[in-house]
Amino acid sequence: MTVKQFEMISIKELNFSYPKKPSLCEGLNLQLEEGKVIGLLGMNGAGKSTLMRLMAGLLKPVSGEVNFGIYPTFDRAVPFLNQMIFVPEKVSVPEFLSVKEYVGVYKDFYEGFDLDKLENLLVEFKIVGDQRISNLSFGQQKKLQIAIGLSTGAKLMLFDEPTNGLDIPSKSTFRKVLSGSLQEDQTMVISTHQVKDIENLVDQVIVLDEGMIKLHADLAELENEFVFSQAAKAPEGAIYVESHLLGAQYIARQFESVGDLGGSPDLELLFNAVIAGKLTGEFLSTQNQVTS
Ligand SMILES: Nc1ncnc2c1ncn2[C@@H]1O[C@H](COP(=O)(O)OP(=O)(O)OP(=O)(O)O)[C@@H](O)[C@H]1O
Repeated sequence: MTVKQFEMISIKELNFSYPKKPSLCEGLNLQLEEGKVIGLLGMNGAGKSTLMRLMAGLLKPVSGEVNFGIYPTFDRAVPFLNQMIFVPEKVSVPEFLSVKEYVGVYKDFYEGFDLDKLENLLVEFKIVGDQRISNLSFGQQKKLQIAIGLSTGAKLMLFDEPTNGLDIPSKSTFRKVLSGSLQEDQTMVISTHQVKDIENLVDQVIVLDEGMIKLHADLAELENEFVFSQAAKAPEGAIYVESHLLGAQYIARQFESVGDLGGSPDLELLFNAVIAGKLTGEFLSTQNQVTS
């Protein structure tokens, strides 16, 4: 018998378009398992935010399914909503409230809300809790929303471009607070086109292009199958090469890398290879499947 890891999000044969707009995706299928931090990558307009909003139940599929466990997300059933947090790219926080009052709304809604964690995160982000939200800058409001999101204990965390609008120290604070902050039954999807911001943070990447999932991969699995490296000259048979003044950055299959073990996947190189159509498909580990 094969016991699969719990499927947090299951998207089947999804078709979606905005009213009076051409189709954004047709027949899209995607399964997200629990316990993963997933980078959702794509160029401007690829549909990352739209896919996130479909997962959050804010948009209705034209046809097909987007489910969280047994719940179609667009039904916005309470057992789904209090297991999910969506932090949009442009946060909209009610300015008439104080930080404490705003936090109270989330604390009451999410059963597993961790107030101690939130207080620590606010210290990390240098946000004082007893002030009015109208006193916070846009970047500070975004950090407040991120801190709240991480403290909800929600099983599904959808963060759309979380690092956009953050200053450089806050980006590294974001990286610091995120690494190791997730429990095994939580899944986080982070959409971005700034791949450097999520390097070494994510377990999986999804590359969305022209409404299609061009790549869905565990980074560990990619590392097993491919070498990401640089050299004066790329090896014969490298599947993707970027030439630079001092040599070449390349992706090669393990058996063609002539002893070069390479390093962990360079997300920018990976992204470019996917967009160029040189590395596409599904590379998912089977280690989460228990066979008895
Ligand atoms: N509310 C809307 N109404 C109509 N069209 C929309 C709406 N929101 C997005 N679109 C269109 O859908 C497409 C995908 O947009 P989306 O915001 O999902 O892409 P994205 O990958 O998140 O882009 P970016 O990286 O620039 O944020 C774009 O062509 C956009 O113009």
